[in-house]
Amino acid sequence: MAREAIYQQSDPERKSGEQSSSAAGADGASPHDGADSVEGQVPKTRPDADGKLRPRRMDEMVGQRDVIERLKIAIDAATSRSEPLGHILFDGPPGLGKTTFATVIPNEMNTSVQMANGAGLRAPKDLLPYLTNVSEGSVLFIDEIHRVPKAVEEYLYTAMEDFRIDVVLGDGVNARTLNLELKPFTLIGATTRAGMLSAPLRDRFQIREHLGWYTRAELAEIVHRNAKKLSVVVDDGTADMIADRSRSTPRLANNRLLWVRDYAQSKADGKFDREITRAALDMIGIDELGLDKQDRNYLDTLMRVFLGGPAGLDAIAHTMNVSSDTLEDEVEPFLLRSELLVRTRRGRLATPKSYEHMKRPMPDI
Ligand SMILES: Nc1ncnc2c1ncn2[C@@H]1O[C@H](COP(=O)(O)OP(=O)(O)OP(=O)(O)O)[C@@H](O)[C@H]1O
Ligand SMILES: [Mg+2]
Repeated sequence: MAREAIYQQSDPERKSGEQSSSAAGADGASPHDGADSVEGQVPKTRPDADGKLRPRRMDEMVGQRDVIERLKIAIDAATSRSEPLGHILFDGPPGLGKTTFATVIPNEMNTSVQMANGAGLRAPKDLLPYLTNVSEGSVLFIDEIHRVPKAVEEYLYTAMEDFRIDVVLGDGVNARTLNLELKPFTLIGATTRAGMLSAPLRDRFQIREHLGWYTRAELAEIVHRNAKKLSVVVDDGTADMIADRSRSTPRLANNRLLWVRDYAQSKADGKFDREITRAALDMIGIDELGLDKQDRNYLDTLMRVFLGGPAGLDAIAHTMNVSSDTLEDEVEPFLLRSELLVRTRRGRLATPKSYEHMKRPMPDI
């Protein structure tokens, strides 16, 4: 298949769906970690607080022990051979640490990182500034790598495998191809949808790691560590309560902690215990299983409009006026894991447990 050329002229129209970040030790917040979250979704941690709470070294990270152990071995081996680390792909649901790993690894290797977003790399030329900027052993992080279009992806193949790209200079009869050598670098890709990655791209990552949900104890530890960073005192019971209501997700634990801190500051001189925490989380609609308004809205729609199902994802999404991607990525994984929902071939089905949780009678069938 003929490849589209990368043209060398710069494009002043280049949109900034991506972001270049400077050397190790930079804040490391991903470009989409700010306020622009999907409609109806719990907002990602505020960028200022996010920078403060995000671990900077592997040892500050909680959980994911197996992943950390394997990465440490790979980093040790690459460092002792003075070679760049092999390309790494992280996949897993949002808020579990993909971007955190991508910022911690360059810190561990004492190298710099550039941050791009797959959605921002719309044409091969969008890759060029990143690839020509890589220094020996540095990291290029492409978040949401499943959104990289095919034409751009094909340039990544030679860049990843042979550390070179072919640049076309000029056009028409004057066009000539320049074979550009790149410094050996490490590509770190992150995706919430590994299944959408093509096999050739997936296979070019030497290391592939799936990030799984966090336990209650791990989340409680994250709450304790971050409370310290925020200079607030949190007792064990309170940390457990925040952990229980955080859907096994560090980002949500951080969001909950930040909200409870704000609430306590305004209502209780900054001090908080289980009672204050419960009141603060009730106020934003987070219940004792950690479900938020959107989760309950999903279950309510499924029970009220579709009589508990089976109902198709698109039909539920249309009724709720939310994209089906959002439901599939942000809402369903935790409902499925919590046994509040099952996916059958005929559609989504509410479980007896979810009727009990929503305090609704099971329909007679
Ligand atoms: N293992 C961990 N230990 C401590 N804190 C963590 C860990 N993983 C994630 N966090 C916290 O959770 C926040 C969200 O994590 P991160 O941004 O890395 O998620 P992500 O997987 O990149 O999500 P998305 O798919 O939405 O981009 C981080 O800012 C960090 O504070
Ligand atoms: Mg991320």
